[in-house]
Amino acid sequence: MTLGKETMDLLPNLKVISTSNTGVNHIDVEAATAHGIRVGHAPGHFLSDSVADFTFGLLLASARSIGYGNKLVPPGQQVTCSTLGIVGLGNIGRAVAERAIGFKMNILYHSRTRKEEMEKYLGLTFCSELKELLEESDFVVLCVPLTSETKNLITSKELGFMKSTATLINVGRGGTVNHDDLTSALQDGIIKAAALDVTEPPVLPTDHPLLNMSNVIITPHIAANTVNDFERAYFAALDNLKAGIKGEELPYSVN
Ligand SMILES: O=CC(=O)O
Repeated sequence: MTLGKETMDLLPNLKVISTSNTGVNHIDVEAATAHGIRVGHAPGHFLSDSVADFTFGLLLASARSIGYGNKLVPPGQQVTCSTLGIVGLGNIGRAVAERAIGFKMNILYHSRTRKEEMEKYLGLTFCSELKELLEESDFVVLCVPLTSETKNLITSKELGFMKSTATLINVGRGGTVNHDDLTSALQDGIIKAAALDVTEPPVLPTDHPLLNMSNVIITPHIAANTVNDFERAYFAALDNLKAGIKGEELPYSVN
């Protein structure tokens, strides 16, 4: 649910909206700005380590069928020395890359802006076209926020560029992937597997096919759920709220 203009119209005294999330796709920031309402969030670097740790948990669990260890499964896929494609090189993308180095992975990234310094420092290869990254990667990790530009970034067309042995991992927002297309791609063997911490809708109906596929791992948007990061995010939200109520600039402002 989005906190939108209609609600803001009903609250003429509203001064500040503060979320303990990093992503603000649940708030109409443009409408808030037009209403003179300050919007604050928890900055991305607060939770990037927790999310990147979890991303590798999903990646390894999917590649090596860890959750299926007690059932008969075909041999898994080696993660060490494989190719990782990171879509979105913000705080989380960078933290994922840092972990991938330990697995001796060949690391590609695609991002709106090229980050040459980080590229050199971490030994990353920039793909100006998403297609190139999708074609080359064994594991594709989506670390992008949901915006008008990233909505349905991954549809049948993009899934079709991926290797049939590749895995899609999403730790950003579900809306960046068309879930009907993803379901078909997994059913038809267009890609091998998916590991999703976020889905669209955020809670899938109990009869959704993705929930019953052995090549899919779904977790309920918990990548950032560590005591350490929750505490930091809640304090950030509180600091934003206190500043906003006093009419001061927010320490972690969005607008
Ligand atoms: O997904 C988590 C967040 O945006 O805080």
